[in-house]
Amino acid sequence: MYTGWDVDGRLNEFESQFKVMKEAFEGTVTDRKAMEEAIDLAKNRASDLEREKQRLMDQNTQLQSQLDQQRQEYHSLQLEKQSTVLEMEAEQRRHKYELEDLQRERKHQVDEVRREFQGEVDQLKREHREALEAMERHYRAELADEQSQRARELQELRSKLGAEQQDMSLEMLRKEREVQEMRSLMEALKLDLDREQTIKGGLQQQIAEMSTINITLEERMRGLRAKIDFLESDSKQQSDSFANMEARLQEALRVAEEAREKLIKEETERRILFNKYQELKGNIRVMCRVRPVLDASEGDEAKIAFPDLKTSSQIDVTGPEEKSSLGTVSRKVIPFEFDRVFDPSMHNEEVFGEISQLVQSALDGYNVCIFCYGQTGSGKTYTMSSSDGMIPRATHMIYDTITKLQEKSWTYTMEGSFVEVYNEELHDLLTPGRESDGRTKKLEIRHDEARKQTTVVNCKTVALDSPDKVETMLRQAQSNRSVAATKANERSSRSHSVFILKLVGENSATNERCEGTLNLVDLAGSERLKHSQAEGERMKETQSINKSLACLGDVIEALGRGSAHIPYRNSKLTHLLQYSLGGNSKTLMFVMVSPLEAHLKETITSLRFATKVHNTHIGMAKSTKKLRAATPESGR
Ligand SMILES: Nc1ncnc2c1ncn2[C@@H]1O[C@H](COP(=O)(O)OP(=O)(O)OP(=O)(O)O)[C@@H](O)[C@H]1O
Repeated sequence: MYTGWDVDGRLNEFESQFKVMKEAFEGTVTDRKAMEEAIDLAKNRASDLEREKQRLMDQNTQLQSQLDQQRQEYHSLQLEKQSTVLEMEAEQRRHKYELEDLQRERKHQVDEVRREFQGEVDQLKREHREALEAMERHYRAELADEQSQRARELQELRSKLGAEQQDMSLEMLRKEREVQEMRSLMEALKLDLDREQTIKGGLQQQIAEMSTINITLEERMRGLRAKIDFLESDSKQQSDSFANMEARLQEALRVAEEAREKLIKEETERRILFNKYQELKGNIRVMCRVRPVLDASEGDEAKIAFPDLKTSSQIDVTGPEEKSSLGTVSRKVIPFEFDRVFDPSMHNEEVFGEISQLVQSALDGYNVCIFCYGQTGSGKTYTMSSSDGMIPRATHMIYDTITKLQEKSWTYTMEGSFVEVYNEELHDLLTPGRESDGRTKKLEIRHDEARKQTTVVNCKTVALDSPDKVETMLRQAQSNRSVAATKANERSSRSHSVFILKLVGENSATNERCEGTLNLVDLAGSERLKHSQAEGERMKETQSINKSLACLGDVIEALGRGSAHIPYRNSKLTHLLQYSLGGNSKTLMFVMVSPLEAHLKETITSLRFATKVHNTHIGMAKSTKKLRAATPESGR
């Protein structure tokens, strides 16, 4: 430490302070410089910033001006758009006015055309009216002429009719007399037949007695011969007695031969009388059979009555409900009459009893046709081909008869064939559909006009020389038919089957020959299917069935009318049966009826068809029986 008077120390201190201060000053100057530099720098930056601000402001101004410009542009565009809209509206208005003008113009034109046409139409109407009036006047005049002419003709016809009526009444009286005569002839023939049958019985008895006598005589002759041998001595008396016995024996043999000849003659006469009697009964007969209800599940039973038990020829069916115009509901009873009606209690045996005479006629040389007609399930097959049906019964009867006829010098051959008509094509039921080489057999119908016989070419024919053969044949036909049935779904009810039995008889004693055919026909179900239900194959079947049944009706009708042309060729069935329908034949139609209410409509249709057939009268049948010498050689 120094005192106040220490100048050097104080100077030194001053000097050091000065130095410090100087250094501080120099530091301050440096700082100031630095600060000034910083200020300059800041100033520079401020001016830079100012410039930047200025630039940004300029840029802003520029953008503002751009924005203004765009706004202006937008505004001008807006204006432009407005003007375009206005222009378009103006255009639209212009179009609308044009359109209205056009419409007015068109309307005007249409009105003008309409006015023109109206004028023309009025003119035409006037002309037509005038023409019509002229025509009316003309026709009135013609009508008046015609009327007066017709009145004259009517007058003439009336007087002609009066004369014809008179002739007709005379003719009717004559016919009645003829019918009366025929009836008495028939009665006489019936009596003759009864008488002949009694005679025949007597003769048969006589012949039996004669054969017994014959046997006794032969035995006695043998005894006598033994005696003769024994009586070797041979006295005159003995030889006389022997000669006497020989003469008596010869006489007995002669009587026996005479009786046999008489019997043969009687048989020929019986045939003639029997067939005359059949002819008088008419050659087309219709019988009706109603099958029983099989069980309760079949449904309600229709109201069917059999009013006349004595004649068994009537059937009354209560028809469906009918509503009158007043709204009352009623059911009509429809009566039908046939040659015979079989009620549900009747058996095949009784039915056969009625047709056995026709089977006899086939043996006598007639062509016979027995049909079964009716809807599916009405009993056609049951009646025709069941084990005790008409086919087996007919063949058994034929065997029995031809065996008996042998003692009257008749020998018969019997041949059977069985065909089916399906979709208007013939098929052989005795040979399967195809031959060994795979081809189907084409059956062909050939007619022999002279012999009135039909042959089916390519169809198997079986010689029926024993009853077993018939049964085998029926079984074979049934199996061939059922093969087809599985393929074509119950085909049996949609095809017609025809059993053809040819019978050829020859009599060695009288030199007679006869050739008859028995056709037993099981027709397809007669129900008419509604067209809406039938399609394709079913439609074809339905059309074929309807066609062939209609053709059968047409043929019978044409025969009844005595038409010159009979349309046999319109269906395969009538073509096949040509010689068994018509002049040289006897026809029987069974109409089969179902007892069920559900089948009532079809039942009535079937009975009406059968009535039409029943009202038909076909001319006399003729037997093909001839003396052999006069028969052309039949190369069967
Ligand atoms: N009289 C009858 N007595 C007893 N049963 C019968 C009689 N008739 C028919 N039937 C029976 O009624 C049914 C129908 O008969 P069936 O087959 O014979 O008719 P259908 O008319 O031949 O028919 P489809 O046209 O289908 O061949 C069978 O079961 C048959 O046994």
